[in-house]
Amino acid sequence: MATKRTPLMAGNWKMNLDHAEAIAAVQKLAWTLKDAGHDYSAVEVAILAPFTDLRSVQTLVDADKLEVRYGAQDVSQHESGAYTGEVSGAMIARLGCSYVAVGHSERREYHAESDAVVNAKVKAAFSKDVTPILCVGEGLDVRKAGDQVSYTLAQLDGALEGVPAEQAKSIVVAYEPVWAIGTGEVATPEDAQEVCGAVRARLAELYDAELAAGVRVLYGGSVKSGNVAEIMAQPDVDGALVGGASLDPVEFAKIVRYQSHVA
Ligand SMILES: O=C[C@H](O)COP(=O)(O)O
Repeated sequence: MATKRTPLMAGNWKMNLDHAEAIAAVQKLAWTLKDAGHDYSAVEVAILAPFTDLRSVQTLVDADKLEVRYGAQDVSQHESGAYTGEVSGAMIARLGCSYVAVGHSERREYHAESDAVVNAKVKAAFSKDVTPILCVGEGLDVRKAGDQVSYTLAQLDGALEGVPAEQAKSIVVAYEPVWAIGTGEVATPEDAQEVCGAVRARLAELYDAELAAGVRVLYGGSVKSGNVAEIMAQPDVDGALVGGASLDPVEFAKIVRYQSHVA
């Protein structure tokens, strides 16, 4: 199906860069991309920053009319109330967040987030018109057993339970094999394609082929400027969720500019 999907390069800063460092990093990223003549309509750019950075990033992006988008790394499944330490969908929407990562493997592992919690967070984001970047992917044991597709699709099914097509059509799915995150162990382009293609096929089963053809499926796990182009050459990979390499704005700009390698 000839649906055009605009690639998305999203930098997940994780627990790095305070609000002052965030301002410098976003400025440097925007200037580097401007100098390279980057066309944001050809490749969309977003950063996912710590909660404490978001107001500063919003102010900068608004004041300088930057085309860089931004988002949060997590959202509460609850609307509001007595949930100490949580941040609601309404709060991040008010800060102009376009995106929020949901179900990142580090949240699933260190905060015991189940598929049911991830599902509630997907719904919480959509209810405030913030686009979830739904993270799925298998650990090393599952990969060694050859069960990566069924494992990842079960996470996808759980996350989308009860999510209507009019919302699901704008979700972003990030396939991140846990064994490739922060390890330097990048999946081969064929590994990425196998699961990203299976994710799209499942979306067609859960909804329909047109919806599946329009959803962006990203790959994440040790993406760098030196390996991004071959991953992006895969038919079902529509971008990358970049961790460590997104902390360096010049390197991240090179990843964004994977088609030219001139950043
Ligand atoms: O969200 C990003 C992923 O966890 C990838 O992180 P990484 O690029 O440092 O391997």
